[in-house]
Amino acid sequence: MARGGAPPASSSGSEPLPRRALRKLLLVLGSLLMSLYASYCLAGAARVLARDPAPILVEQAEEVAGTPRDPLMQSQPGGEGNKRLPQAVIVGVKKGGTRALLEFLRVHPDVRAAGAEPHFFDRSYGRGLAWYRDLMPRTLDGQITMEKTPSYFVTKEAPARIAAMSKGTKLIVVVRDPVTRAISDYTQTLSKKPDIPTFESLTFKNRTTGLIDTSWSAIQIGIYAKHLENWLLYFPIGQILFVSGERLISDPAGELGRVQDFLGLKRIITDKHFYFNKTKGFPCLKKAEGSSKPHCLGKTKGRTHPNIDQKVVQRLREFYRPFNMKFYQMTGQDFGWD
Ligand SMILES: Nc1ncnc2c1ncn2[C@@H]1O[C@H](COP(=O)(O)OS(=O)(=O)O)[C@@H](OP(=O)(O)O)[C@H]1O
Repeated sequence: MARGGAPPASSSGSEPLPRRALRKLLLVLGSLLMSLYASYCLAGAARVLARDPAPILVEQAEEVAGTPRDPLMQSQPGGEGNKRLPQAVIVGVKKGGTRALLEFLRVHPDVRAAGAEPHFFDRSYGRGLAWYRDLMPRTLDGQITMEKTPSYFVTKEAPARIAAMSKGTKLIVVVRDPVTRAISDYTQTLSKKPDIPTFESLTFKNRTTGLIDTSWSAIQIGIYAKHLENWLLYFPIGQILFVSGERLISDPAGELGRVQDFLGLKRIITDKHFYFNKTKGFPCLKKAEGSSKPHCLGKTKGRTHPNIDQKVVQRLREFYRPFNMKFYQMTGQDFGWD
């Protein structure tokens, strides 16, 4: 009898035929299960690799983001449109009014934005551009993909990394009086940690001499001219739009007009889209994106600030003045903070 064929009833002497046949059957079933399990594991590994690919080297990134043949630009199965890397990013500043700007911009039919802050260029760069792109909403041709992460503005590596993704990325910075911004920043921290020292004591290295503690992030972030210098090493000034956080509140439609022009969008968002909500004390949308209901920003936007010693406020104004002047000069805009 050939190998592998059914053995004669007496070939092993003692074992009866049904038991041996059963053993063979179990062996065959066992190896079948093993190979099924192995292929399942291999497929799993492939899925993990596809979800979390190796980080893309900075040198490769520009090529990756800009080439149409690039897999990052290819369409995604299931769903309308494609996920694309953002063509415009709101890079700052923290507490400047970045959420208000993004919420207002989303009303535009040609703007689609990531909801949460991706923090890719500061915290998650190692995950690679494919990971970043996956956080983006799908867009149709002609629509702009956007995101906002205010901490990018003060992240040393962010300008080079964004330029490596695409040198053509449009950047938007919402700026606000650095003194009010610092108090707003402090108010946010206080809401999470009520036991922190007073704003006044954190402001100074030495209160008697009036020496400001520039290492405190609430103070540091407001030195806009210094941070901007870092961006200008990688982007021309014309590729950065500076939005006034104050005017975003007093005249949202006016600021949105400038933003739409900068992004090359038709001016669709106008004063008809806003109303002033007296209870909130801020402009709100008559209709939010994808809804017919009025929409104000949440409770964490527009908090009541604690009263700060006016002498400390004055000292901070003096401290920021030269930096503000430099910033006006660099941007060609007077924000009227002095
Ligand atoms: N329309 C509207 N509604 C509510 N709040 C508005 C609006 N426009 C601008 N602002 C101001 O936005 C400030 C918060 O800024 P950000 O969204 O950039 O903050 S964050 O960095 O994302 O935490 C927030 O700061 P605080 O007032 O200190 O809370 C607001 O002053």
